Amino acid sequence: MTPILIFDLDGTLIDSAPDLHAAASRMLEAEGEAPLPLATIRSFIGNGIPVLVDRIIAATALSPVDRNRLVAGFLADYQAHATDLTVPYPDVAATLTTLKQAGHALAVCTNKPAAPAHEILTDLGLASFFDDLIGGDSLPSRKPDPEGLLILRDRLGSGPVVYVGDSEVDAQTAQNAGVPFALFTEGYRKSPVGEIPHTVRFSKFNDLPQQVESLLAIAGQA
Ligand SMILES: O=C(O)COP(=O)(O)O
Ligand SMILES: [Mg+2]
Repeated sequence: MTPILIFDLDGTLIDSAPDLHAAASRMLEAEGEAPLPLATIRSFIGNGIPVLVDRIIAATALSPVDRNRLVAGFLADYQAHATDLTVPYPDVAATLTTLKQAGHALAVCTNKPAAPAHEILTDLGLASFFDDLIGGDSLPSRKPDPEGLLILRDRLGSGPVVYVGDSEVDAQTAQNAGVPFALFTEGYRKSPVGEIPHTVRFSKFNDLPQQVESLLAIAGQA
């Protein structure tokens, strides 16, 4: 059976925090609020854009009454500027090429809405590597619910699965799905590496292909 490698998006394949920060700054300026620092916005990423906006509201004088309008406005503005400043992490394309050539199916499971996720992958020249994608608005549930990973496994032939991600949410998702987890240590995690459950970890994408075979052996036994 074809092994299936599923990747998180923000903070794993791409450094999207600068564009999310820029969209947050434009929203705050339009509402008469001061911008929040990049590090603050980065710490708000991982549970989807509606939750990101909720966290911005909680950190400022914005009113929760305006939440739906702010989420809709943020989404529209972000989608129009999603790759102004966003780049893949170093060696992502080369690593995906290696993994694809090894015969693995590749997919994305992100809490970012599917439309901007697709657009970003296309704009950055990464879309053709992936066989499938589930976004934060693709299902009634989102990570850490394991449904996205389990549906991708079913769609891609039920082979052994490895999840690759950067955050506490991703670790929990892998655990909930019962699949091994490769932690990218240079993304948007909030806790020390030792406090995030992982099967292997890596700080450079070049190191991932070597680790994948051992992970797949574990996934095959699960
Ligand atoms: O919070 C988001 O919008 C998406 O984050 P993820 O790609 O790391 O799941
Ligand atoms: Mg992430």
